[in-house]
Amino acid sequence: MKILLVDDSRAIAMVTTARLESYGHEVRHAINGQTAIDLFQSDHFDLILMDIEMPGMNGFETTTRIRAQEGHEPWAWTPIIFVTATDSDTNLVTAIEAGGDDFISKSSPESVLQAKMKAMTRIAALRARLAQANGKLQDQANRDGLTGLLNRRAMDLRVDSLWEEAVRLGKPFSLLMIDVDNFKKYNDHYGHQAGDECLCAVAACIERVAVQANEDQMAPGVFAARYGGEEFSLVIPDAAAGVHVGIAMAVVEAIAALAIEHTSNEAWGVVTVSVGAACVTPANGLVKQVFRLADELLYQAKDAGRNRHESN
Ligand SMILES: Nc1nc2c(ncn2[C@@H]2O[C@H](COP(=O)(O)OP(=O)(O)OP(=O)(O)O)[C@@H](O)[C@H]2O)c(=O)[nH]1
Repeated sequence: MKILLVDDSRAIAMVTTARLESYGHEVRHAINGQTAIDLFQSDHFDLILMDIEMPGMNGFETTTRIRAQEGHEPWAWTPIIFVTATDSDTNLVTAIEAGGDDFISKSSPESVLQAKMKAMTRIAALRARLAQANGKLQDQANRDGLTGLLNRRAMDLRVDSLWEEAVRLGKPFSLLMIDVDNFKKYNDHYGHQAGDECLCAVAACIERVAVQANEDQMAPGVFAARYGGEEFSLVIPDAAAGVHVGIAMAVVEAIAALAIEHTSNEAWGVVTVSVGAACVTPANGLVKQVFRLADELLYQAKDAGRNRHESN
C-alpha cells in the first residue's frame, strides 16, 4: 500500500516508516496537518496513519479537511487510522466523528500494527477494484450501446457546461447535426442488422474526423455523439470562424468515401449524409437556439438534394 504517515515527531516517524516498509508498504511522511493536506491533494494514498496530538492543526481537524476534499469526488474514501499516545474512549469517539475509520495506540505491540495493515491492504485492494468497476460503469452509462459514441444524455451534459463557458468568455460555439440519407430505405433493402452495421461504420468515420480535427489543432475539444436514431452530432466548443464549414465538408466527403453500397439512395448509390452546421460567435442566448439553427440548416441540405452540408 501507499501510506501517508502524519506525525510531528521525526523520530517516531522514522521508526514507523522502517516498520511499514519492512511489511512491503511505501510510506510518505508529513510533519504536520497542512503538509498532510498538501500531499493528499497532489498524490494518491491507500491509507493514512494520523497522529492526533500535533502543534497547530491536530489530527482531527486535518482529517475533517481531508474528508471535505474527498467530498468533491464521488466514491473517494481513503481509510484513516488514528495513532495516538492517549488511548482514551473519548479520543476514539472523536476520531470516528472526525471521519476516521480506526484507532491504534502508539504502545500497541508490533503484531497489532501488522494485523491492522493486513486488514487495510484488503480494503485498499477492494477499493481499487470498486473504483475501476465504477469508472467502467460510468463510461458505459455515457456511451451509446450500438456505436460506442457518447450518448445523448452525456452530450447534453457536456454541451451545457461548454455553452456556459463559451457565453462567459465570449467564445465561438459550433454544432453539426449529421443525418444519414434515406436510411429507412437502407433498412428496408438490406435489413435492420445491416442497418446497425452501417450506423457503426458512419459513427466511427465521424469520430475519425473529430479526432483528426483535434489532432490538427483545428478544433480543440471537438467531440462526436449519437444524437438519436440515424442522427449524429459534432460539438465544436471553440474554433475560429469558418472551421465548422471545413469540418462539415470533411464529414460529408469521408462518409461518401466509405463507399457503403446503398442502391436506394438513388443519386449516389452509396451511403451519404446531410449536415447542418451552425456557428454562433460569440456564443450568446440559449444553446437550444444553436440546435434549432443546425436542424434548419440540416433540412435545407436535405431539400437541396442530400449528400451535402449547409452552414451559416
Ligand atoms: N438499423 C437501425 N435503424 C435505425 C436505428 N435508429 C433509427 N433507425 C432507422 O432510421 C430510419 C430513419 O428514417 P427517416 O427518419 O424516415 O429518415 P430517412 O429514411 O433517413 O430519410 P431522410 O432523413 O429524409 O434522408 C428509420 O427507418 C429508423 O427505423 C438503429 O439503431 N438501427
